[in-house]
Amino acid sequence: MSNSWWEITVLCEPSLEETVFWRLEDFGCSGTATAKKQSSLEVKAYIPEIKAQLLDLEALSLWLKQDALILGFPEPVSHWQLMDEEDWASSWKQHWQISEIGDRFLICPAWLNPPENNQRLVIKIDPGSAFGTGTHPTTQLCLESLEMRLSSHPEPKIIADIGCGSGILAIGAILLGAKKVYAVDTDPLAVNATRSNRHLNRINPENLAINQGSVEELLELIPDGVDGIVCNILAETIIALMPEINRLAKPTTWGILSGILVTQAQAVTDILEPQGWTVAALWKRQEWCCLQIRRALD
Ligand SMILES: C[S@@+](CC[C@H](N)C(=O)[O-])C[C@H]1O[C@@H](n2cnc3c(N)ncnc32)[C@H](O)[C@@H]1O
Repeated sequence: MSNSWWEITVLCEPSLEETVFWRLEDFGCSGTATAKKQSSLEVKAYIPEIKAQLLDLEALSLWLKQDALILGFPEPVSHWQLMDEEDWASSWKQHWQISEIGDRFLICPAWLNPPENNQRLVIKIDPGSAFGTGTHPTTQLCLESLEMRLSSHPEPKIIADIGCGSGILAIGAILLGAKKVYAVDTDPLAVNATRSNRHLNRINPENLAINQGSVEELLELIPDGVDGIVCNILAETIIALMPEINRLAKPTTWGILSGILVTQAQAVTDILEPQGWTVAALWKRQEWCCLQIRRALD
């Protein structure tokens, strides 16, 4: 049953939506969808069976209860069931629709077609089991930041996408005119998903290099450094990767960092500044934020 998926259903107080979303994303779920059920909210999320054992699911249910307790809400009710790949795909597909991000992008699930009058840059995505459908605030903030950065500085750029997931940011950067993107992810499922999405979006492999790994691999591939870095991973991972990211940066390199909770923004900024970075802008959505950084001028 290597291709089975857990469908996790959480019935909770509507005010807990963000907390439940955060828990599920943090747990590793790649798709979440909500529906109102009378006065409650039903949140569904999916994770490959190989990524979660029964004990993990039980722990998740306890965390959700603990979150509700701390926030003073009734306990959510969680249950889960295994579905085969086909059922998962059709269940997930029912919930995921075409969406606009920023002023330029249209995110289109692989099985749908963009509207005929569409003027936007279309990113076709089949996320497989990787993170990056465009529904998460951090992905949206990164795409919007890339749009701002690359629209105002359109000259060809070499960009690194660290933690590429489905490849959504790497593909977005190419569509905005980046000359070459190097995408890496430690998860082989993400690497496969990015490869499929490169093909789906008809992107020349010469423009989008995809490798399993992290910044160390990028340093070998691009010893001269990059013009831009986009990295949507968790704050703790970004902080740990910064010494290597610094080696990837030239004096003019800019960065877009997300996966950072608003409450962690100050801690990340405090780490960045002594390492020669300036936080040029901070964008928030829900409880998440995105930092636009550049090398500090002496
Ligand atoms: C939140 S997802 C971001 C996916 C996509 N870039 C987006 O913005 O939607 C983070 C990704 O980083 C990967 N990752 C986690 N730690 C990593 C590391 N140290 N180096 C590279 N990738 C990592 C995970 O496997 C996951 O695919």
